[in-house]
Amino acid sequence: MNALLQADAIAVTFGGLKAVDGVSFTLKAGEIIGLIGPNGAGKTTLFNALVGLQPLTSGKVVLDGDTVSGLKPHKVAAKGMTKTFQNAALFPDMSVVENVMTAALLRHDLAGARMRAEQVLDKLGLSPIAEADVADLTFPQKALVEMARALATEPRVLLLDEVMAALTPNEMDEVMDVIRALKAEGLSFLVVEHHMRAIMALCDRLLVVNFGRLIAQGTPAEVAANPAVIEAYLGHGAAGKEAAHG
Ligand SMILES: Nc1ncnc2c1ncn2[C@@H]1O[C@H](COP(=O)(O)OP(=O)(O)OP(=O)(O)O)[C@@H](O)[C@H]1O
Repeated sequence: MNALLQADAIAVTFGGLKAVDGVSFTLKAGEIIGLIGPNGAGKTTLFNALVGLQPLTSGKVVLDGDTVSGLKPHKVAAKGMTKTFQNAALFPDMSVVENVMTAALLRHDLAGARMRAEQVLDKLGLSPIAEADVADLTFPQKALVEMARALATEPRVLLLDEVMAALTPNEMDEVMDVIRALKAEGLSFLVVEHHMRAIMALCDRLLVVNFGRLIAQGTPAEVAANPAVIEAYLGHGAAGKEAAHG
């Protein structure tokens, strides 16, 4: 199957620092790829580069045959790729449905955006809290509303940035079930997540970055057995970070 997303030698430098250093990979329709690596490895910068929040120093991003690198984030979203934001950066003074509507306005007028937002909330089981203030939500509800907001832009590729950060294991299982259901409908995901249990359970493939470079890729089992990964990542603080979040 052809790649839906192709990242071709992406580089982002900040002054002399190569935050992302020539990363290439492909993502197929219906695939979930996990992006892992130690703190400061370049995961957030790579995510931001893919969706147009961070200009590339060099390289190219191609989404379903169209070059999207160089486009503003809303143009990349209109082409079908967007990301969630860490810590569910929702608008605190708006209701759940209004938060989701802000994203649906990318493709719809106000009335259409409300319909789209209601559809997405229904799909994620959030209709009962559509009119709730976001300030009153639980952590898993916030995670799902953040996903709903991204889904309201009708992406084909969704980048999930630590959506499970504050969740208990049971809550993580609920969110993973939602992600799997969306995958079954053909949506593709790139996932940054510090919970290794979630990464291992959810992802078809993993990309491992360290110092901005792709140091390994493969199935979760292959990556977990890769000595370079164990040295770079699992050997240096991953267990501690997992415990700190879990
Ligand atoms: N705007 C910026 N200006 C300068 N340096 C930056 C900027 N953003 C990130 N960096 C640096 O780029 C490198 C990669 O950072 P990035 O946040 O992408 O890593 P990360 O893998 O997402 O880390 P974490 O797991 O801690 O979120 C780090 O050395 C960071 O300090």
